[in-house]
Amino acid sequence: MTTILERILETKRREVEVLRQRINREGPLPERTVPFRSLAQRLRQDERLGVIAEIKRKSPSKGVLQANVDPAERARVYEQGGASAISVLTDETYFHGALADLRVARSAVQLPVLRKDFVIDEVQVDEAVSAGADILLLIAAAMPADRLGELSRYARSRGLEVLLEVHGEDEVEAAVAAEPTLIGINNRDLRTFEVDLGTSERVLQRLPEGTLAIAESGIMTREDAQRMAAAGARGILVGELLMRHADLASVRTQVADLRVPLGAVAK
Ligand SMILES: O=C(O)c1ccccc1NCC(=O)[C@H](O)[C@H](O)COP(=O)(O)O
Repeated sequence: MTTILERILETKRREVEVLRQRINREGPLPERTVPFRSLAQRLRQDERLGVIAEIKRKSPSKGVLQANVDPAERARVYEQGGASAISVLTDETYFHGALADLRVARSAVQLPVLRKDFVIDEVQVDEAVSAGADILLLIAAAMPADRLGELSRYARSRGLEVLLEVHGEDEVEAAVAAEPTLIGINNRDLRTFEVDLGTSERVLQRLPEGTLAIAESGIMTREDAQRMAAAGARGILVGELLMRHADLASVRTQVADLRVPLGAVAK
């Protein structure tokens, strides 16, 4: 049976081909025009759990969350709530996102912005740079270890921070070898869509000391945030919880509520 990740990657291979053809026709993508913003630096200086607050209109597991979200307004409210960064889903086919959402969100705030997509090729990295992203998501399950290393180093050479996502202990070695800026642990099983916060707890034990680790997916309460902080995460990536709220005052409160103290964690 084809998994959702395999289907998404098939779509991405076609998109990469189209993008390459466009570059051949029209010339290279414009270079970045905005100064870089670092998430790693923010997290290292933070006494609280960092929150990467996500703009996600729709998802394969949950369907439509908020089709008509205003990315600028959302990003501003996330910033007011104390978010450390904004994550923007830029995939159109499965998440109804767009690179335009990333540009609009970033220009509304002072926070670093993550391009959350399924990146498998250098041209998508160039596209992220051109759009003004600060952080790029790479997914260990999406490619072999040597390719992961190549793309991670390429993205960093282009001035991006890399959030490298793993789904289990078996992907840790390849992730660490790829020298990303941050390691993300996704609690969502991409075959069943089931969420298990124990995934982060298990993987966090296997990461080298000093790794900036982000627990991703399925964080729905302050207690979940506390659990991730206690396990050693320096940040959490939160989408559904925030996107289910249309009332902006309660979104602001939700973000602030997740920023639990880190306590005596090693920096
Ligand atoms: O969210 C999905 O359904 C999904 C399905 C397949 C691949 C990726 C998917 N989500 C991307 C993410 O990693 C999440 O948007 C992110 O971690 C936030 O998760 P949540 O707080 O559970 O919305």
